[in-house]
Amino acid sequence: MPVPEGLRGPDEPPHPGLWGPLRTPPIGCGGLSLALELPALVRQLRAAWRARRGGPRGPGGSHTGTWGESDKEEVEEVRRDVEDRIAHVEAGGRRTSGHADASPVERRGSYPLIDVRILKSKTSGQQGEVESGRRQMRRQLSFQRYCHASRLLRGLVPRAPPSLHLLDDDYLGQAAYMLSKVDTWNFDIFLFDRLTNGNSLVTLMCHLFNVSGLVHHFQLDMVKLHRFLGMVQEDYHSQNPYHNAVHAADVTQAMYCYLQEPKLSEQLSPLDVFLGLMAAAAHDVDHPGVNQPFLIKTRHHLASLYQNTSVLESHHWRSTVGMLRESGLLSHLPADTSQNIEQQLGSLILATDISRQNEFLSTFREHLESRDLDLQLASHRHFILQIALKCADVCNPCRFWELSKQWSERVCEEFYRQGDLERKFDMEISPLCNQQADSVPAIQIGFISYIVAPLFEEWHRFTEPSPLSHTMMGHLHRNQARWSRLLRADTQTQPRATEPRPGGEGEDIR
Ligand SMILES: Nc1ncnc2c1ncn2[C@@H]1O[C@@H]2COP(=O)(O)O[C@H]2[C@H]1O
Ligand SMILES: [Zn+2]
Repeated sequence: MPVPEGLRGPDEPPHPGLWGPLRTPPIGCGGLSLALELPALVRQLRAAWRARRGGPRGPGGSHTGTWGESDKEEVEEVRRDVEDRIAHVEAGGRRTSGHADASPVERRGSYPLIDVRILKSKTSGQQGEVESGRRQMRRQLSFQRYCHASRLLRGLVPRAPPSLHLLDDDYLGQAAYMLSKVDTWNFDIFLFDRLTNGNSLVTLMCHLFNVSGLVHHFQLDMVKLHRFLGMVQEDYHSQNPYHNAVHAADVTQAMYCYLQEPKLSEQLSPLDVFLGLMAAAAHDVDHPGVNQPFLIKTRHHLASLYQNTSVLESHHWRSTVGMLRESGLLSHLPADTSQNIEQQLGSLILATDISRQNEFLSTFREHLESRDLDLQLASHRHFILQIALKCADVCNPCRFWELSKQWSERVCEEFYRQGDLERKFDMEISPLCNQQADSVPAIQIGFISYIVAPLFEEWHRFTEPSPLSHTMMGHLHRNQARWSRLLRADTQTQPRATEPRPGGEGEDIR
């Protein structure tokens, strides 16, 4: 394969070749009907896996479902790997990355679960963290899971339960149909997640990487890509009501829509598309379901690791880098190229820190007012990717009411859970986290007015004339009006803790 010479300087225009315009995807996704495309993807994964193992095994290349010598060897290999990883965690160390940069490369799923036993006992500190890390590592890298993953990729899917398939056959057609409309704004990610048996992020990303020609363009190994995406998806916490893999898939789908904006799509290089989708998919990975102030006040070690600044975003980024290196997805690229990709991913993910909203918004406004954005410049395209990712991250109030309302309820539920934890441990309850004082409609109106509307007004100005932006602004205003009506109804019928209530002060109204 052609080896890239490294990334262009920030201001060089895109040129053909590895970083040049996208070429037609090799497996002909565009030509195949989408109903055929997903099975093709699975076949592609299996073929890639077999090729790596030296061609098909068994008579006629078909798998018999029984375990041969090479299966045993592989299991032994996996067992050694798992033992090695557990021993490493038990030694309290981290794997050396082999890379020269000084930033920490975080192990997967190693820290952020908030272990209430650590909060309870001030003395348990270090030991508690090592214990919790060890437990999680055992869970995440369990022998069984690795065996299953490797069998699944080779097509040796256990007979029962059949639902372990990446895509259950019954739902394949419906999921494929949905993917044929992946660039439309009314894409229902909750439905897609159900149809894909909880694999929305992996399925969506594999599809987008194929249809965007990225697999071909960057000569990506499908097995490694699938392994990387599987790690990312799994490291989102499914128990979080909001910050889970479905939110990541939702942001990725929105990002894909923004990358299709006529103003952008013709200017973007394959690398831009790669970075935009990757950053969207991984931007909240391993989110603990509590915010940065909570991590700081509970003296979580991530807060000290990142010096109380963009703590979560830094963790999402460094975890992503860890998974990229562990999967070897970019290992065929020259070191300076993969390092550049890692850095750019960092710059995109760190831009999602909501406390930096005004900084980005005023720069965006200045550019729009002086009309000096030149998308031939890589640095300007990067800035627009940052803005697009920020928009995708907070776009839920711009979705149809039925989808938008679900996100609103989920994010508030996550806030309230943090508030409950704070109340339980006699900490001050964080803003927006007190279910007794902060209603869902009130939180939504504040969020829309101060964060979402100002950002999307500028995005609308930038993308104009854009039917998508027009649609999004319509939903945003209608949803805002609907929350206002609900707030009025709410305050008339349900007095909250901040208001004097009949029956005395400080009463729990839940
Ligand atoms: N509908 C919403 N209501 C209130 N806050 C939100 C909503 N959607 C997103 N957010 C917040 O905006 C933040 C954007 O970055 P995160 O996804 O890390 O976390 C998100 C939430 O804290
Ligand atoms: Zn997010």
